[in-house]
Amino acid sequence: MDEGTDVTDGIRKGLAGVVVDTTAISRVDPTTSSLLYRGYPVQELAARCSFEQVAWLLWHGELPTAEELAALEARERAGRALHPQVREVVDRCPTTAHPMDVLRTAISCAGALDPDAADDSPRAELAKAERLLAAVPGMVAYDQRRRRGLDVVEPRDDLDHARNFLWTTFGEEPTDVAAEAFRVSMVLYAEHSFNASTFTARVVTSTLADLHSAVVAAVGALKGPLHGGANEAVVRMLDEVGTADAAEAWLDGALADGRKIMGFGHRVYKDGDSRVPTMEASLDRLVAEHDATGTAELYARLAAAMDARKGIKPNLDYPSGPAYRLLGFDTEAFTPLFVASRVVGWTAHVMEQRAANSLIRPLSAYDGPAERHLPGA
Ligand SMILES: CC(=O)SCCNC(=O)CCNC(=O)[C@H](O)C(C)(C)COP(=O)(O)OP(=O)(O)OC[C@H]1O[C@@H](n2cnc3c(N)ncnc32)[C@H](O)[C@@H]1OP(=O)(O)O
Ligand SMILES: O=C([O-])CC(=O)C(=O)O
Repeated sequence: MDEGTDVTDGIRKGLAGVVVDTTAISRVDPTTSSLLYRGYPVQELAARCSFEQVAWLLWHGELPTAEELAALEARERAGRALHPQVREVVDRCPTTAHPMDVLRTAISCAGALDPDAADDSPRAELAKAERLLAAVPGMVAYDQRRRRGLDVVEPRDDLDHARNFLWTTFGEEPTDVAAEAFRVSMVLYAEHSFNASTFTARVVTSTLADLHSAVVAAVGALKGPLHGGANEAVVRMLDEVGTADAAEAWLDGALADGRKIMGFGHRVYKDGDSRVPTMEASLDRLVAEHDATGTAELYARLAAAMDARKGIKPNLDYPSGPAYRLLGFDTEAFTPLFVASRVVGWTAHVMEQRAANSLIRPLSAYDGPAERHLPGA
């Protein structure tokens, strides 16, 4: 199809069903509702691996050796402290700004300060990715604490990525149930092939722009409620529904109004998201620890009603939203948690794209006014 013609045959709105490139990073298989990271089922990784191990796997293609893991952990722990200039930039953002806007700004600032900012060699790209793995939790935790009027909590070298994230957010050691649920969510959110934010990162990289530009753009794409913003929207929706007994009537009204039900449906999975059962198991343990049976009943009733009425299943944002609330995060901080995880997948894709690059520039079929001219031209 030539751009500038009015040929519309073959347009795939939203690129639905279009295969745009190969990837060796993850496989999303809707026929089996399964997800592999570099060949490993995500459920196995969630059960047995730290987030740091998964990050290495996604970046390098293999799990780290003990020495490689120890070295990555040391670098991650050394890179956690919030850079004073990033902190200043966060402080200058009003607390009325959405935390995703603040995080997008903080990551952009970190990119400008990065010692390898002008270097896009494979070594430098990996170093930048590792620095983001280490730094993003501190940005998220700091912003949430300042919104609560609380002082910064310094990171702890004796805690892994997930536990330290909770420590710097809440200033207290998480329970094992909380730390496990959070680690599992981080592993499940880390990567999902050519979703909208990852594709955004690849488009930006395809122009040979730098890694931080790609990540900042990806944060913007993730913010929307049809993508990562759904985890925040899910708990707002559950609050609106109120109680389990109200679920069916609320759903009927929402569907009649043509509303999208947050946390349900998926562009690729049509028979359930492979990650949901694993996250639901963690949510169940949090519910038990917090004696939050009302949450569990509402969660189950709404999912059953949605299945009965539309046959549409939950996606990962449905269980992760209530899990993040039980962990104690502010609702509007949920999507930044997704960023802290997905930054690993985005940067793996940035490196894969750059290694075999082709400018991403599709065509469009013009359907605006025919050629016309200014008076007297
Ligand atoms: C981690 C993630 O990013 S997962 C996605 C998180 N996003 C959400 O949870 C937001 C709610 N879900 C949605 O909006 C959609 O399911 C999406 C955007 C995720 C996928 O959308 P698409 O693949 O474009 O599917 P599409 O929107 O065409 O839906 C197909 C049909 O199912 C319906 N449908 C899909 N999801 C929903 C939903 N959540 N609520 C109500 N109806 C839905 C659509 O209305 C449409 O019905 P129709 O054929 O009668 O018009
Ligand atoms: O794959 C998608 O379109 C959205 C998604 O589930 C993710 O990014 O985790």
